[in-house]
Amino acid sequence: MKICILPGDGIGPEITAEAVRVLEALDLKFEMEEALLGGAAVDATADPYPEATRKLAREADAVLLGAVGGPKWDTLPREQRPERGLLGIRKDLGLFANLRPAVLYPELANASSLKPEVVAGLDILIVRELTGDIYFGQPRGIEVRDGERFGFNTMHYTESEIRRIGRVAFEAARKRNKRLCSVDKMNVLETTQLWRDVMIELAPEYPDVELSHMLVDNAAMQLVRAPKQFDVMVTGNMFGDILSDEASMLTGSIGMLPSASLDANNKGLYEPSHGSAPDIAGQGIANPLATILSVAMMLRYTFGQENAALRVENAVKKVLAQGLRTGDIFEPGTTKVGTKQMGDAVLAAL
Ligand SMILES: NC(=O)C1=CN([C@@H]2O[C@H](COP(=O)(O)OP(=O)(O)OC[C@H]3O[C@@H](n4cnc5c(N)ncnc54)[C@H](O)[C@@H]3O)[C@@H](O)[C@H]2O)C=CC1
Ligand SMILES: CC(C)CC(=O)C(=O)O
Ligand SMILES: [Mg+2]
Repeated sequence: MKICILPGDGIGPEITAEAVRVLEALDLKFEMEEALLGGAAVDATADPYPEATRKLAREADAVLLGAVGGPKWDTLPREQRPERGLLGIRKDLGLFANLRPAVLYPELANASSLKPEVVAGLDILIVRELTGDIYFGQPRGIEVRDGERFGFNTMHYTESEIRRIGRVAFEAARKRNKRLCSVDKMNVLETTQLWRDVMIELAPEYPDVELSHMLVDNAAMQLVRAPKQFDVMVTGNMFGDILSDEASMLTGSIGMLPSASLDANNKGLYEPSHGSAPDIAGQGIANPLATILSVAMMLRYTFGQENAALRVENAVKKVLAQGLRTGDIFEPGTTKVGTKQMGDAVLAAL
């Protein structure tokens, strides 16, 4: 069982170190090997997804990623930016299904951006398509046209891309509360008219799942009005990126939201849903729990180790019940800890 570790940039190395300690403590005989992705890779090789990383990531059963990016690289030509490395590895490994569970731990009810009574018991799964949409569409660029700069991107989906992510979402809903909300912008965008049409065509294969549709602007509003109406949400790459950051705050912090990015065979890349948080990097204060909870998803989805996954999730519950909080989820009456202390506490709870 081989895991490729990609610490990345900013807080990436700090949070990944704690997640690796958790993996080691499980005593499951994982073979782990580290490689470069993102800005760290650009600095060393001028390539955000170097060949050595590609080789290791392809060989491994799973990949654990911290985060990539930061202001240091924002002025580089686009092909050399850290984010291209992330998009590159997702596409290269065929990781089209991004699962982002937004679960409120009861201890964090007061840390949520919403009133405790609105979020109590919240458990939503956002299924985001990850290798298509406007993030990958060609043509793209900034050119001078008619004497002024012209920026353009292309949004597109094939019906097979929509069908395969739709199936992942229907299957997930089937294992949960059997409600699936497909989020699109079919009133304006043809790409998402096709998205809606394909979801409707799939529905008869899943008669036990109740399918509904919502326009993305309304979905953004409903998530903060009455989030518990949702069970599983399925949407495209860009809408899912935005809605999952929004949903994270219902759980108290983006530092709590893990993710799994899976191919058709459950090979996966596991990473927190947040970015490299340059504003707090190097201070030892980032919340490592989203990354540690991503390890639990790795154990569950790629390695089929349900008991180990539950052990990790229960350890996280235990440290929250002990009142330990990094700054992003801190509230009066709890104990503020740093990244490493939080990792220590999870290890002790394991
Ligand atoms: N998967 C990835 O590698 C992603 C990379 N990025 C990149 O990260 C860089 C920064 O992006 P931002 O827009 O600032 O988003 P961000 O998610 O890195 O940070 C947004 C805010 O959340 C806070 N935050 C994030 N993670 C946290 C954690 N674990 N503990 C405590 N606080 C946390 C940050 O301090 C910041 O105030 C950019 O270069 C962006 O492209 C952004 C999102 C995902
Ligand atoms: C480079 C971005 C697409 C990363 C991001 O924001 C995400 O995957 O959530
Ligand atoms: Mg994002």
